Amino acid sequence: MTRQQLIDQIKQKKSFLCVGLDTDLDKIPEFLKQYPDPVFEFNKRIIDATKDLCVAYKPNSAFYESYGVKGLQSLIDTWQYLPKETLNIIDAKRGDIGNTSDKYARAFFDETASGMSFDAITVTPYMGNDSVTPYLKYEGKWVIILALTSSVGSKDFQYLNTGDDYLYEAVIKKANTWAGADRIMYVVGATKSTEFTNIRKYAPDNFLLVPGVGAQGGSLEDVCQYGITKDCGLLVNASRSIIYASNGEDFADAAREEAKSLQKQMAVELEKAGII
Ligand SMILES: O=c1ccn([C@@H]2O[C@H](COP(=O)(O)O)[C@@H](O)[C@H]2O)c(=O)[nH]1
Repeated sequence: MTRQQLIDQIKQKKSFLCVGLDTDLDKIPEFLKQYPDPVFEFNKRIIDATKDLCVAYKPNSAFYESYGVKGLQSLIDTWQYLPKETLNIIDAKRGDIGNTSDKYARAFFDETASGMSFDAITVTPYMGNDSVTPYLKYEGKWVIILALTSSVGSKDFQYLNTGDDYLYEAVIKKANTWAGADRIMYVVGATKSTEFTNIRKYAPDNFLLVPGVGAQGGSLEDVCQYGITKDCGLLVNASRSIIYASNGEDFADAAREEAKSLQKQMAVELEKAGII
């Protein structure tokens, strides 16, 4: 998906919501367990209930890998079911030497090899250039680099002073030399909303994938106040607060309500910024 297609979709849906598919067998409604693949059945119903309200989906690979072969099949089936118009992100947070990254890129981007071809992948920048650039060889695919995460532990390394910059600032500056804002996004946690002004100094045009609203307590309003750009430039993710809004038979309707409420707030923010 191109940057322009993403922007057009945001304007059309009046939304920059990313629905996180962190599907946990221990948390899904009991009645789904009668289906051959309860995880896929759950995802299917969540996707059907939310696809007109969001512009992206983000399965977190840990939730699938933790079920072995069966989990991988659920992930492949989920990818096949995802709408073609949404930006489909695999939250895998990979990072390794070049030839290994080649294999990760093949696993998540090459449908003929693995059965999956996500539009974007999250990667960790710690190992530098050769760990990230293999993903960029796949034309039209996005790399989403962890910059300033929503986690409490973000302070352990990301705020280390490298001389002129915090480490997270140095990461953004360096990664900007690998590709432009049409191929690279950054992860910035909603729990770090006051840092968005600073981040926009280094990444004025890049889309930011923003996890941390909902279950982690980040504020959508604050993220927009400091982070929105003329093209929106934000994909705000919510996982648990949407997909586990209810664990009864009404779970998909409850997920829709939760997604609708976020989408409505997003429409207000897009109007405030003059984007729609
Ligand atoms: O800094 C980060 C990077 C990634 N995540 C991931 O996003 C979702 C958040 O889920 P919620 O249930 O909405 O809290 C999850 O997949 C995390 O692994 C993050 O939270 N923070």
